[in-house]
Amino acid sequence: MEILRYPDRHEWSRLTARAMASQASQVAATVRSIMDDVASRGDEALREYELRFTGSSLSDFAVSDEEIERASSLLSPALRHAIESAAQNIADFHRAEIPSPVTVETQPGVICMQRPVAIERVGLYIPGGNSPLFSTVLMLAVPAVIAGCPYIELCTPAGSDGNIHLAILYAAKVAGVGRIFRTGGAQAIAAMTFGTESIPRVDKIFGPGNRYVMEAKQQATLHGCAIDMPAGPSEVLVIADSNANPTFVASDFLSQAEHGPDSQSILLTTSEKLLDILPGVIDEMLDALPRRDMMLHSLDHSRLILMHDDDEMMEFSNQYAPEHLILNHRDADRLCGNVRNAGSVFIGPWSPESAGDYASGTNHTLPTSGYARAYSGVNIDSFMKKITFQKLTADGIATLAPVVVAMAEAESLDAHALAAKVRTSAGNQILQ
Ligand SMILES: NC(=O)c1ccc[n+]([C@@H]2O[C@H](COP(=O)([O-])OP(=O)(O)OC[C@H]3O[C@@H](n4cnc5c(N)ncnc54)[C@H](O)[C@@H]3O)[C@@H](O)[C@H]2O)c1
Ligand SMILES: N[C@H](CO)Cc1c[nH]c[nH+]1
Ligand SMILES: [Zn+2]
Repeated sequence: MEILRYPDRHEWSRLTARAMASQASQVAATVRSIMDDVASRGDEALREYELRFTGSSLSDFAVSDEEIERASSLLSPALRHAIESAAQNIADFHRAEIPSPVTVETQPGVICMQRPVAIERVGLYIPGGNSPLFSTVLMLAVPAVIAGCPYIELCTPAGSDGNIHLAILYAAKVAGVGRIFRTGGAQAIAAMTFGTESIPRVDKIFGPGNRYVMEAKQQATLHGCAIDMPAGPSEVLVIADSNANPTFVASDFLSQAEHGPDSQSILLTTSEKLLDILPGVIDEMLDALPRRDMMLHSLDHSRLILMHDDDEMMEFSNQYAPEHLILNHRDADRLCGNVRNAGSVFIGPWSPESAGDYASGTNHTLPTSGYARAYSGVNIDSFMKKITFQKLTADGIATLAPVVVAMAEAESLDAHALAAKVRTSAGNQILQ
């Protein structure tokens, strides 16, 4: 963990860079060869990659209805209840996001409309390398169902025994996923992009994953498949003042470090005292956590930084564009007004990021690696297209035609002009 005091601004570009950037071209090459292989050899290639990466020998990729039913009966009532309550909050929040149709008569007789229409075939990726993220099933499938997507498939890596975690299957059942396939990593993204004998191709792929999954999704876009956004290794930036409870801050800092070795946590504070105390609190907590060894990797590229004032902390945070921003600060509500780049923001001492990761209702599939500068996290809109419609009356085109004709002729597009002219009485006369 790097500890810095008042770093100079010219250091900020290094401090806001992500750890994985250095291996990007090697990851891209590995993923390209997996994508090509799955495109040409389909299921056979998938089987080989699953054996290599998860140790599972798969005969059938599709999960049967019986397996899903069995999962429901084997899962503890307490976990079933937790999944159902989280699903309820996620559904409530995402239902409120449903966009309304738009109709505007921009001038008499010219009626323009916009209608949200669900994407027909969506593919959900559920990470399963370091932990089976069944919470992600809810984050993707609940809004997909609310948006009205008619076909929803899900891919996730199986364990070495070929089984998918019971809670993933149960969450998929609660949310209403249509089909579930056992395959993960870049090969799963390739399968959903190109289609294989067992796994149908989709129009858009959703979901987070490690660097291979994130890269594969970006390559999928070169083959005509849309994606939600680049959502890679988790990251958090905590802004804390002298008021902040060091135990709260340390636990938030560590909660993202445990996602995987590429995760990154950053603390910004104006409090020397907090900066001095925190390493000890983090170490003590770390020693009690089962994922300590993996967390040490993410802490290797994590940072505690002392800054001059609130404005400087907000500026740094906006430059970093964190996936998650926690404002553990006495003026958290005021600082919120200055957030320009972040995936999701947690306001005040009582809003741990884990609340949003699981159950408060907001979506946890969020842009990482600085993409929060331009992308939103998954939301209802992600599962919809907005199609525009228009209907002009004879009077409407008559009054709009001069504008269309002037512009079309100035672009030297005379056929465009003609299509407007022939619909006006003057144009009709010209033709006769
Ligand atoms: N941004 C978000 O919204 C968000 C949400 C949840 C999780 N996450 C992130 O998702 C990630 C999950 O990663 P994970 O690894 O646990 O699961 P994963 O399912 O994303 O990846 C596991 C798969 O990666 C492939 N793989 C592993 N090593 C490989 C290699 N050397 N070459 C090619 N392929 C390889 C294998 O197929 C393996 O089954 C974490 O980084 C976590 O932080 C992000
Ligand atoms: N923090 C992750 C998003 O980066 C989501 C998650 C799932 N389970 C726990 N956390
Ligand atoms: Zn998390």
